[in-house]
Amino acid sequence: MLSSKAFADAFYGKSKTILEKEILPQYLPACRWFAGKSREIHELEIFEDILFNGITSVAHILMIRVSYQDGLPERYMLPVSFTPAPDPDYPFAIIAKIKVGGEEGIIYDATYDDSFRAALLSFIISGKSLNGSNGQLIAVYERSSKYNDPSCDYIKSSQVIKTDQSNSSLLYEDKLILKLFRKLDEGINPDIEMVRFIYASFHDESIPFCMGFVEYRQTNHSEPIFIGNLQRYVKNEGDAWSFTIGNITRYYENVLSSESSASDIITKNMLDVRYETIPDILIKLIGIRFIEMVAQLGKTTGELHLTLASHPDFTPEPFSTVYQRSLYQSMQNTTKRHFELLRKSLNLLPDAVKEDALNVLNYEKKVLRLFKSIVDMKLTSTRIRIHGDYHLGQVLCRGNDFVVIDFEGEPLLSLSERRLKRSPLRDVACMIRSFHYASFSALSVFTQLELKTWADLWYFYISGIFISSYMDKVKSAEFMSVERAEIEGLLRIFLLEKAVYELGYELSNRPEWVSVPLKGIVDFLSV
Ligand SMILES: Nc1ncnc2c1ncn2[C@@H]1O[C@H](COP(=O)(O)OP(=O)(O)O)[C@@H](O)[C@H]1O
Ligand SMILES: O=P(O)(O)O[C@H]1O[C@H](CO)[C@@H](O[C@H]2O[C@H](CO)[C@@H](O)[C@H](O)[C@H]2O)[C@H](O)[C@H]1O
Repeated sequence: MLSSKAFADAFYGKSKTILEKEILPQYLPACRWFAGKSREIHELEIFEDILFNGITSVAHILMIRVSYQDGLPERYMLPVSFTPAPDPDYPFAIIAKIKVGGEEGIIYDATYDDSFRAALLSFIISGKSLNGSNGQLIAVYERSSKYNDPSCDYIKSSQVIKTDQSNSSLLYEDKLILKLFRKLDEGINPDIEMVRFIYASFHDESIPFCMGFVEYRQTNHSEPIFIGNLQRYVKNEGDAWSFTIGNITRYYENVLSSESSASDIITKNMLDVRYETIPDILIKLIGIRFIEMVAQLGKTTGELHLTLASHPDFTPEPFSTVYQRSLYQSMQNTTKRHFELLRKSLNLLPDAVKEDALNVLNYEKKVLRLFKSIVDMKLTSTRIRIHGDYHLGQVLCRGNDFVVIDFEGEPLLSLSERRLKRSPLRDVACMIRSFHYASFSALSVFTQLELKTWADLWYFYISGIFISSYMDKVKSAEFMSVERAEIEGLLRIFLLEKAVYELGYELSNRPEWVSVPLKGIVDFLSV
């Protein structure tokens, strides 16, 4: 095993400068969790380096400040380990070849190091702290937990969850899950705050209970930076995204083999959809079980909002002219930023996407006009704490019901923005956007053009069932308006707001997905 002293040399002096100037500026933009992909890096600095002794290896938890040509800097966490021979299964984890203490090998992302993962969990369970050069890493652990033994076998048996995500999640058998936050921000992380609160209210063993967390306290800074969230693992049958993609793929196949005609099927207003109004042919093609599950998801969402609105710490607040103005201001800023990003990325987009991109750019004024309408709306509903980044990937299926996870909020927003109270209809709109994503994503493997009409029908009726079941649950809640015009108006604004958010998110993180929000904006504004 490489000595700690030898490995530590890699983060000092000339080697540190090479990491900062040459290696990390190339490595970070290739990571799924790095949010600054579409920005030009100006400077990169390792501002913290915490030595972390594993059982069979030595790791360093690096904290990195990235400054860009424009805009505010960001901070990231990158734990790193050394190995003489890289694991061929994780080529993306390799950061650089190095020679330290006379030994040749590679530095790699330590989340792929079994020994680091085990040491990290033991550290949390121990509730100890570790000193770095500019601060302290502190572990906080739920003492009453039954997983108190740092020598338990499950600690040694862990893996990195393979999902397309903004953070890194480490799974310890099917008992515990540790989410490591990559992008760092000072202040309370809503993922920890909300999950602790929901568990405390529900007392439901199956809710993702927060068992501990790791925070970093910088010397002379009052606010902590949350690094990791340890939760109890919820046994599940996969997320609602995979479940939905499976359903809609079968639906498209059923459509093609049934030779049904879509021309007689009318769609008017999503808010009027009820089970009885879904045409028989669609019930047959979609399947009753899926429709029932979507209704269950609407109910679960309503229950979540009722819980969040009921806690004294999360007291609902009325809308006000000042808040409505600030909402418009922030939607206007996001629109300008994301449309500018689209303009800059135009030449890099494939031809098939360019037409929608140009259409969207032409709609900028229309988008801003719709957002501006929030300023003068007379709103009778209230604002509550919401999930904030609600989509099908944030819901785990458990047989006949669902568990909601990942209360972290939208990764493009600051932590304080994510903790603001908002209209619960924003979560509803985000889930509807997710149904739109699913209908498009599943369509991409088919070549038959007639399926587009069927995709729209699926999206319309499934979203309608979700809304009606949600409304049934919350209709008498104080936070929900009884005015249909208000519900409709807010939903329209939030649907467009989420699509504009997605435009920026996809251009910065997954450019190959940008066609979906572009199509969403075009379809939404062209009617
Ligand atoms: N409490 C939990 N129980 C079971 N699986 C979980 C739990 N929390 C997260 N997961 C799994 O980890 C994945 C990523 O978690 P998530 O919190 O959504 O991370 P991210 O913020 O990076 O998207 C989820 O899609 C799910 O498969
Ligand atoms: O990583 P998070 O889950 O916190 O959320 C971010 O990434 C999501 C994608 O992984 C992104 O969601 C968008 O794509 C989904 C399909 O992959 C789709 O279901 C969502 O409706 C769509 O918004 C999410 O917006 C982003 O914050």
